[in-house]
Amino acid sequence: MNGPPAPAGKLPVHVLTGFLGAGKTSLLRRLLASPALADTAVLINEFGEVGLDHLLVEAVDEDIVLLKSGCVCCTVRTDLKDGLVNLMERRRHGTLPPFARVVLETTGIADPGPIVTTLIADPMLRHQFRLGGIVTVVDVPNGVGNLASFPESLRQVAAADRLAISKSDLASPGEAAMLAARLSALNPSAALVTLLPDEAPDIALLLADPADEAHRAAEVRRWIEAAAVREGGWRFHGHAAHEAGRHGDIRAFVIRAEAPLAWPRFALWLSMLLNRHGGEILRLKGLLSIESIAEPVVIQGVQHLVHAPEHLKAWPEGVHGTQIVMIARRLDPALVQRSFDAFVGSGKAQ
Ligand SMILES: Nc1nc2c(ncn2[C@@H]2O[C@H](COP(=O)(O)OP(=O)(O)OP(=O)(O)O)[C@@H](O)[C@H]2O)c(=O)[nH]1
Repeated sequence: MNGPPAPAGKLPVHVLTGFLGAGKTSLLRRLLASPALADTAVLINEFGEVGLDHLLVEAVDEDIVLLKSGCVCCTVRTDLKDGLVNLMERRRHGTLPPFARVVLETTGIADPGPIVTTLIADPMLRHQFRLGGIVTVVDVPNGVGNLASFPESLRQVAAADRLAISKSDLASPGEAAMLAARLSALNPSAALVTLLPDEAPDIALLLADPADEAHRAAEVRRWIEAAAVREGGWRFHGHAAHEAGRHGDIRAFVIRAEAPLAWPRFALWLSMLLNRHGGEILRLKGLLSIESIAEPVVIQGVQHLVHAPEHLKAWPEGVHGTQIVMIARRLDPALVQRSFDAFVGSGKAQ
């Protein structure tokens, strides 16, 4: 099996999502104040009017504005693809300043799945762009309620690489801690960052790029450590079982295998699983040990879509064997384990 082509030349598109009013635009505005992010194009995917006045300096045309930071901002009221193609065209023709990355701020009720699918699977886009990180903003006052009431909020949290907790200044430390616990139970593999009103947000929220080898190795290590810490919670005994029910039966679980996997069998199993249950699998991250390949292979997926596998240069210290973290709705971990055992080997769902 070969890894994906080098991402050089493709522009990363970072997705910034979060429920209505969670604080996406506020975070973006604060991030873009950093000179390190000046060469950023911003796509805002909104329904209806867009309140960009606070960001605006100069209107380039009716859809595109130049922000104070020098970033370009484009409001996409039609289609994500049109917006991205349009940005690239203008960059090529020199009517927009060159930019090194795109940040897409989604609507508050967006399901990130189709956005990710468009970015990765569209034949035109995938030659020019690649998916960067997915950052989801969740606010303390409303976060727990939104997760209980709106499936979109759950999907946004499940898809995240990084979860940013906003508005902790508007709630008690206890409420903030409760939200943090809820978020790490739902998506143990995402890094959790609390935004502080008086401190500039860390630009790594956007710049920590999954295509960077050192970053990827650190991320993998974190998922695995999170898996070890959260394993009790993931079985949903006691309190966790109660929480799982309140989250529309979303569960995170791990499949492990000690022996190296035969890639063709694994790939067949995964495509069958996603074909049958892709709608229920919100997020999938795995570190695979593959026969005849010394280095570990990383796979990542959001719903039906799995990114091209990537090779790490070495196994993270103390980590060995296949470990696949899945966040899924109404999917019995025992069923997944049985099918994994039958098709791939003697993996064990934890
Ligand atoms: N106190 C406080 N207010 C915040 C914080 N973050 C955002 N806000 C306020 O919350 C409101 C909504 O913030 P936005 O950044 O517009 O949220 P959004 O997620 O972009 O909103 P939509 O695009 O409408 O979904 C604004 O009035 C912000 O000033 C925070 O950390 N603390």
